[in-house]
Amino acid sequence: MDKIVFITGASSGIGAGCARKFASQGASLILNARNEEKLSALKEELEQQYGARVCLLPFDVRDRKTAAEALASLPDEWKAIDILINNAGLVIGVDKEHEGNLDEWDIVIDTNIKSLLAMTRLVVPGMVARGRGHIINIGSIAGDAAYAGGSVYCATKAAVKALSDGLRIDLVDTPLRVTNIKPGLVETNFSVVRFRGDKDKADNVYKGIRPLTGDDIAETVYFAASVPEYMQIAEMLVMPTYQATGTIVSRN
Ligand SMILES: NC(=O)C1=CN([C@@H]2O[C@H](COP(=O)(O)OP(=O)(O)OC[C@H]3O[C@@H](n4cnc5c(N)ncnc54)[C@H](OP(=O)(O)O)[C@@H]3O)[C@@H](O)[C@H]2O)C=CC1
Ligand SMILES: CC(=O)[C@H](N)C(=O)O
Repeated sequence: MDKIVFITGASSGIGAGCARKFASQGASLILNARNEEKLSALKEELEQQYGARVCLLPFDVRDRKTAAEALASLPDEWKAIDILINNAGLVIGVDKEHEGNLDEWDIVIDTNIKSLLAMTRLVVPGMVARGRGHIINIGSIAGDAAYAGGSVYCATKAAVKALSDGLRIDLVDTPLRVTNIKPGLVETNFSVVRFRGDKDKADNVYKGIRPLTGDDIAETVYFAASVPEYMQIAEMLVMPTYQATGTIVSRN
């Protein structure tokens, strides 16, 4: 794949899985996250293992000014981004809507919704001008229905669906494509962040079920990106076999 792929939240989980998959297929990668150390280790791995071209763009996606400056600072050979994977996201806590911490929810809403919108606003005009591009948003099964302790997170992922659908409508008269990937249970660092570093609570989320991995989701993202140009995978809901909805899971 001779394309430039920009992945936000590439230092871990699904984003890192996407970086490995696209690198293995010959893509050039622009990788973003806040943790520069993890990004540098991944760059070294991708260069050594796949001979990939990798450009690091570490910044906090919530910081619009830095994001704009970072993208503007890209060398010319990196500017023509073909695929934007809006993946950076998180949740903190499992609090009830009337009891949670508004400052934590600001972080969740700013990261999962406003930053996705800001990255789209920064990258997509160039795609439109070049007449090619694909925006792949990482939504969630959580966006399909609210669940206990997930109110704000579920709302952000419902917003990712609406933003994906809206962008697809806005771009309907262009060759650009928009995809919303909606994973179910995927074992990454996500639950560790959700439970504020409590590894036992995080491990409990995946007890008695074989969860998906970041690499599994990366396969679906790559599939969506590699179908013929006249095809658009609008949405994919991908979950473990023993999961039926965001909350109905059979555990042994
Ligand atoms: N795991 C799951 O079960 C599911 C996850 N998802 C979604 O998948 C996406 C990836 O999550 P997942 O891989 O599971 O979790 P991880 O915690 O493993 O990865 C999250 C990534 O987002 C980055 N990130 C978080 N905040 C910021 C920020 N402000 N600026 C830049 N990067 C940021 C993190 O990097 P760093 O900390 O270095 O900045 C990290 O690379 C999220 O959008 C999540 O909502 C959807 C459905 C299921
Ligand atoms: C992290 C996710 O989006 C997951 N599907 C969940 O809500 O448990």
